[in-house]
Amino acid sequence: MENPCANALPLIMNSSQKQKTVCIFGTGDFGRSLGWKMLQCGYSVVFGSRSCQMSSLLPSGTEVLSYSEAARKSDIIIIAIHRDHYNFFIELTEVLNGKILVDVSNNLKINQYPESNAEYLAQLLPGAHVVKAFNTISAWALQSGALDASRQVFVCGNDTKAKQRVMDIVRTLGLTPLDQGSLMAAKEIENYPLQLFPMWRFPFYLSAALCIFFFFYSVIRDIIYPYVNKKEDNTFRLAISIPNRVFPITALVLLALVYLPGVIAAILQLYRGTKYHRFPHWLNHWMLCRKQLGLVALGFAFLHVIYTLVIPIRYYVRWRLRNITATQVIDKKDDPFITSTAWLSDSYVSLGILGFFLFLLLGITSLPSVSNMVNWREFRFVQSKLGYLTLTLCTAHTLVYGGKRFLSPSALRWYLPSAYILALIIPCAVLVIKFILIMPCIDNTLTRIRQGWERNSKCSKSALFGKSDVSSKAECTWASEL
Ligand SMILES: Cc1cc2nc3c(=O)[nH]c(=O)nc-3n(C[C@H](O)[C@H](O)[C@H](O)COP(=O)(O)OP(=O)(O)OC[C@H]3O[C@@H](n4cnc5c(N)ncnc54)[C@H](O)[C@@H]3O)c2cc1C
Ligand SMILES: NC(=O)C1=CN([C@@H]2O[C@H](COP(=O)(O)OP(=O)(O)OC[C@H]3O[C@@H](n4cnc5c(N)ncnc54)[C@H](OP(=O)(O)O)[C@@H]3O)[C@@H](O)[C@H]2O)C=CC1
Ligand code: HEM
Ligand SMILES: [Fe+3]
Repeated sequence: MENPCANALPLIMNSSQKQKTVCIFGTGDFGRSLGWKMLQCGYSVVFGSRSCQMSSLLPSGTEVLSYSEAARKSDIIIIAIHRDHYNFFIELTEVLNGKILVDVSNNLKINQYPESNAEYLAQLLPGAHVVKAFNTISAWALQSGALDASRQVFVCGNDTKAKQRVMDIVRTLGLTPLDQGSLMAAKEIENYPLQLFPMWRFPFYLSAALCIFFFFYSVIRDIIYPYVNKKEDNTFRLAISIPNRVFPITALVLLALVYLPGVIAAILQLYRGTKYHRFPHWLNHWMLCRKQLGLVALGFAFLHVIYTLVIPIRYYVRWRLRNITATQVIDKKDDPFITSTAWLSDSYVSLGILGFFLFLLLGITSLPSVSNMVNWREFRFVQSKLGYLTLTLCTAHTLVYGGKRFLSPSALRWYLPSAYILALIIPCAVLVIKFILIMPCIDNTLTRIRQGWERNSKCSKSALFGKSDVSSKAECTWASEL
């Protein structure tokens, strides 16, 4: 629900309306913005500053006092000061004892200090209750009223009451507090604003690498080869033909790479005979960014569909059709209708359309508003089962597109096969391995492993002891490793 304080209340309120006094240390950008927002939402604000002069930049209706005087006015103090300057708090130990200190600070680099800023503050002032909050909200977003970025405020702290009080303030400001637990979570919260799309980096680099590879591959086959052999200038293909080769191929390979880590994980689990061994880091990371890989793949598939829609209006296509027709008229020879070709042509387009439809469905179910409406089983059904169906349809679309010229030696140019044949390697491999994995004998073993059964484990003894819970099995696995 929108907070009623949002944006348009007068800055000066009559004293009966005023909520509690909040003290803000530091009259810098963040301190001022937060002070302005708090004043708007009915709080009385006192600034603690090195110089007690009221500046025109500060919101009217606030007070500026020395740090120690300001601290005496409120039991909640927001520390809007950079960590490097925290050491002067030692002089204020007495006055800050028992107060709730809200650390809003961020660093310049991930893991810049061994401990989080909030933990450092708590070490400096063991008598205070330190709560981490607000660091993911920017001064600009607070000032701009309607927030541009996230409204979520991550809050953590060791003292539950102190944390609750800070969360109440967050709510009053029209923001959403998210309790992240104890102060141990502060390090992670401080790293959030320093991250730039961490889960998108791998999909981004991978798709860029695939695009570059298939672009040059297609340039060699479709532009350089005809030029060298027949002196044909095919450079116009750079505009539509080559993108409409590179984009669908990238989409197909990326889609297969969404499902490849799942089969690798299954093979590893079968090989190890247990699920209680960690997957290697690279596999874990890969599994975690499958959603982003899938969405990038969907983006490329979208481009392919749009490029395909314009094929009939292309000059080159219209010219070729006219020419073929004219040649047939001159030669007085018509082209026989080949039913099998019609079948192949219609089938590959139809498979593409169905594949694209399911691809879109996967994309829609990944929207938080939709995924929140389905339960875990329904979500996995769509993502896993329909996901494999999407991969099968898109692979079949490409295989049937190859049709009769698939693997024909005449398609080779400088011994290089068509790009779509290379693109089919990973999808076909994933589908074949998946097909093997769902064979009943293998699937049963895999299902048992996922339910906690272990091959070659002393844990079978656990049955003798009546211990069948997961933790006892996990302990056994670790024990057998020692
Ligand atoms: C457009 C698009 C959008 C997508 N959006 C999302 C999204 O929003 N969220 C998302 O997560 N993915 C998303 N994906 C990625 C993908 O669809 C899912 O990750 C999908 O669940 C993968 O299915 P899977 O069968 O390969 O893997 P999973 O069903 O995750 O299984 C993979 C492996 O995990 C292990 N495993 C599974 N279950 C268990 C168990 N009970 N115990 C132990 N190990 C187990 C096994 O080793 C298994 O082989 C999206 C993909 C696309 C194309
Ligand atoms: N700006 C933003 O968008 C965001 C900032 N933050 C965090 O808020 C804190 C403040 O940031 P911001 O307001 O941008 O920084 P500024 O540099 O604008 O302000 C810092 C303030 O700290 C006070 N201060 C106290 N001691 C010293 C000292 N020795 N030297 C210099 N200044 C001192 C000063 O206030 P005075 O002169 O009154 O004493 C100064 O104005 C930081 O920890 C930052 O990481 C968090 C989220 C977003
Ligand atoms: C509405 C849906 C779709 C339609 C109408 C469609 C149509 C087409 C057409 C007409 C071609 C031939 C292009 C040409 O001759 O240059 C083609 C090729 C191809 N399509 Fe699709 N397609 C669709 C969806 C998809 C999807 C979802 C994928 C995979 C993710 C895909 C992958 C491919 C691939 C890999 C090729 C071969 C590219 C090449 O080497 O030239 N298509 N598609
Ligand atoms: Fe990593």
